[in-house]
Amino acid sequence: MEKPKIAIVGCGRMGIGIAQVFAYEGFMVNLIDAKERSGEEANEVFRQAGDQIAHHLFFLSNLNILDKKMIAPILQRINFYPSIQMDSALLEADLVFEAVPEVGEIKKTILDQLNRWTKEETIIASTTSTFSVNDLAGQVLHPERFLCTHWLNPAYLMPLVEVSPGEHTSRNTLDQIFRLLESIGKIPVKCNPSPGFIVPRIQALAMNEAARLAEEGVASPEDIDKASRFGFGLRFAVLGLLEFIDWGGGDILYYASNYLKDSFQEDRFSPPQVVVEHMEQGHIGIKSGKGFFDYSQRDMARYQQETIAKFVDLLNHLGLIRPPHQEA
Ligand SMILES: NC(=O)C1=CN([C@@H]2O[C@H](COP(=O)(O)OP(=O)(O)OC[C@H]3O[C@@H](n4cnc5c(N)ncnc54)[C@H](O)[C@@H]3O)[C@@H](O)[C@H]2O)C=CC1
Ligand SMILES: O=C(O)[C@@H](O)C(=O)[C@H](O)[C@@H](O)CO
Repeated sequence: MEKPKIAIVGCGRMGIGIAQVFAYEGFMVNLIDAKERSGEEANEVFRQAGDQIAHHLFFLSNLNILDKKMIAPILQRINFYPSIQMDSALLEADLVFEAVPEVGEIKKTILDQLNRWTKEETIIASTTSTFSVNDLAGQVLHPERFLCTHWLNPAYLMPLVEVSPGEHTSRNTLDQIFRLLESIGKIPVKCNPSPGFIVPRIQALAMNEAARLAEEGVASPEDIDKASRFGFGLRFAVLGLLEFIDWGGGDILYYASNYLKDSFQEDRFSPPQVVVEHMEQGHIGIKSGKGFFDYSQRDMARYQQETIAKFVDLLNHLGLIRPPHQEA
């Protein structure tokens, strides 16, 4: 796909964000309001969407990310269509993002319309944040052109897009989406069919646990969030979760999980089978040379120094590194 014509169905938070990303990168975008409404209501939806995108762009230009002169051309690349004109808005599209609410019935209705109005080879990508691709693929004619692309919010800033092909998705569809996302500066990862992909599944547990801590009065909401920002979250910008298990030690995770499971009498803290097996095999991370990753061939001193240096850069940027005490 040279420069595919993009259509987005759903004019809410994600639809608007994805439209902004592609228009910013020079693509023509048809942004379609999927909901049937009066002409007046639809115009109000478009006015708000345009205002929101303009607001994001002015914000970025105030931070010197782009010149204000670029804003009008970006906005002009987005054409708004009410739902009654969905057919003409989809006719020429090479790639359509479905971005309607996370409600099975609504997704089904819109996918039916996409079957009707798109070319047979038009790629259809759902932006669902939790539905497994297999639960949606059955609604799509020619499912070899269908997959899920889970963008994170705000789409115009978050680099990650989780791409989940179903059992019928063609290799060509997957490759085209990966190439396209990389070409616009996003970082795609592939996820096999599974509810919640990677990030929503991890963060559902983390967010619910934070809510439970507040509910149980273990700490104040302010302190729970301070702990998530300055402790939990910070290091994961430079270390992946599995890498972090290897750094800290799979044995520590194993012991901690069992202690938490016994203390709370809750299975949700049980270590998964892979952590138990790593423990039995002695693959407990950096200190044993192997865990989720193999460190045996790596220059460990260099790898660890580079990782810590990135972390120090981040802390420095956030004003969280202090100079040493100086004698007067
Ligand atoms: N909000 C978030 O942080 C994220 C959401 N997602 C996913 O993106 C998709 C869209 O979510 P949002 O943009 O947040 O939703 P939203 O509620 O902001 O926008 C949904 C759009 O669909 C329209 N709509 C509502 N009812 C409809 C109906 N019956 N028929 C057709 N259109 C209807 C709304 O008017 C709106 O234009 C969902 O699948 C969601 O799970 C993915 C990542 C992050
Ligand atoms: O990470 C994101 O931006 C999104 O996936 C969400 O916040 C989701 O809506 C999800 O994780 C539901 O909590």
